[in-house]
Amino acid sequence: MGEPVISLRGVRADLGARPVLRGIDLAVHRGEVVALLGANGSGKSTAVRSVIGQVQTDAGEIELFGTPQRRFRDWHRIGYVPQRTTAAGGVPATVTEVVSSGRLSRARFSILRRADREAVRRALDLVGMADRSGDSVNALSGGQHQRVLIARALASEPELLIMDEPMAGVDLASQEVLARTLRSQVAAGATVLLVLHELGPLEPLIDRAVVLRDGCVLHDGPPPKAVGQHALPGHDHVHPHTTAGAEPTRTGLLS
Ligand SMILES: Nc1ncnc2c1ncn2[C@@H]1O[C@H](COP(=O)(O)OP(=O)(O)OP(=O)(O)O)[C@@H](O)[C@H]1O
Repeated sequence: MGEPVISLRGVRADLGARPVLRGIDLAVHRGEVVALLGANGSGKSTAVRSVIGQVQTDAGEIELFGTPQRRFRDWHRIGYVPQRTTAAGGVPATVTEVVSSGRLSRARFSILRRADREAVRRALDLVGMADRSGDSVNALSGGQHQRVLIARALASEPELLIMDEPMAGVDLASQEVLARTLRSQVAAGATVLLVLHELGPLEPLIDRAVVLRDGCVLHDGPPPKAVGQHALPGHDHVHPHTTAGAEPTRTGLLS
C-alpha cells in the first residue's frame, strides 16, 4: 500500500451547535480510489470539505501528503470538484475561462503561459468539451457543466482528486465520459476520494468504501455490493447545502 495521501484521525467538527463529524478516522493511500458513502446528512461533504480546509475542525488531526494540513501549501496537488448545486453559476464566463481558473494555482503570478493553456486544453479534451471551449457555461446542460467543473479540477494536473457527488444530476452520456475520465486518471496514478450517493458506473474503479453514519465511520472496507439503485438503503437524496464553516483555509481550491 502506498503512503497516505489523506489522513484524518479523530476529526470532529461542529456546525452551529450540531456535532456533524464525531471523531472520524480516514486514510486514503497513494493510488487508491476510495468512495465515501452514507445517507443524507451523515457528514460526507463536511468530511471532504474539512480535508481541503473549507470547514474548520474542532478536534483531531488532518494530514495531506504527510504534512499537517495547517502547514500544507501545495494545493495545486489537489483537484476538488464541489457538490454541484445549480446547473450554472450565473456568471457569464466561457468554458475556457472556468477551466483556466483551475490552472491558476500552478501559474506563476497568475499569468497563464503556453504550457498552462495546453494543460487547460488537455483537461477540456479529457472531458470531451474542447468543442465547447468558447461557449458560455450558462448555455450548458447539467452534465456538461459538471464535465467543465471536472476539467477545472484536472487543469492543475493534480495527484489527488476529491469529488463530491460527481454523478449527481448528470445525464447518462456525461456519466460515461466522467467514468472514462476517472479511469484514465486512475490509470495514470491519481489518488481519488469520491463522495457518492450510489456506486453506479464508478463501482469497478472503487478499491474501498468508507460509510458514514451520523458523523461516525460505520464501515471501512470493501465496497458494499449494490443495494438496489443505491449504495445504502433509505438514502433519500436532497440538495443543496449552505456554505459550512466559519473561516475556510485559503487554498486556491474553488468551491
Ligand atoms: N453550515 C452548516 N451549518 C449547520 N449545519 C450544517 C451546515 N452544513 C451542513 N450542515 C449539517 O450537517 C449535516 C451533515 O451535512 P453534510 O452535507 O456533510 O452531509 P452529507 O452526508 O454530505 O449529505 P448529502 O448526502 O445530503 O450531501 C447535515 O445535517 C447538514 O444539515
